[in-house]
Amino acid sequence: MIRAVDLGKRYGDYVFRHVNVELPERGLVALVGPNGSGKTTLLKIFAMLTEPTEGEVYIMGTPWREARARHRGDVLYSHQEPLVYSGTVEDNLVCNDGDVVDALGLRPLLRHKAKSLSGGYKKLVTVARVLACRPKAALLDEPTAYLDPEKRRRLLDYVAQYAKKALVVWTTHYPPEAENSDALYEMRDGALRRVR
Ligand SMILES: Nc1ncnc2c1ncn2[C@@H]1O[C@H](COP(=O)(O)OP(=O)(O)OP(=O)(O)O)[C@@H](O)[C@H]1O
Repeated sequence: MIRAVDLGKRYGDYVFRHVNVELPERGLVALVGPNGSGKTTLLKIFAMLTEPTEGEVYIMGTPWREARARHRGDVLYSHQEPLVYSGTVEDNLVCNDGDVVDALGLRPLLRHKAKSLSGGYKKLVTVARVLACRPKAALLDEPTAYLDPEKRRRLLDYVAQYAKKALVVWTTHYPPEAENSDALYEMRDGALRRVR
């Protein structure tokens, strides 16, 4: 689904280099690593939002530049920070998918103003906006941050189900949460390594 070959990114200094990875069409892939190690940068490159400095990324077999036009809606990134737009929660869910709304407990909030929600609910809307569009690859940046334990569990249960039909890559600072993922990668000291 997503393949990186000798991928590197720098802003002045290199964030990472020589990243080689192949992510499957389906499955739950967790990405951990210290603050500033480059997890967000990697996800944004995969989502075609940030340009690689060197190497190549293939999205469904198509090189990054061409994929940007052809596969944009197939790979969607959900921001680390809670990010909602003006209007109601329903307005924020550009793709209307009842399953995700119910699974994440958002139905009672559909008519609420998104900007006036608490941080945790804003974060749920941020993640739901991506999942509701049913991308072939959902790249979720710290999706469980800001959430209470019950909502973390609900979200992870939903995401695990979703990952039976699509690729989900997600980042977390809580390695125990990543235990149920099919694969675990760590970004550290400018390199990506598969842990299991
Ligand atoms: N647009 C940018 N311009 C300059 N430097 C950037 C930019 N985006 C990210 N960086 C730098 O790239 C490095 C990696 O940042 P990134 O956000 O990818 O790390 P991260 O692993 O997601 O961190 P965290 O766990 O804190 O979210 C950092 O040193 C950051 O300052």
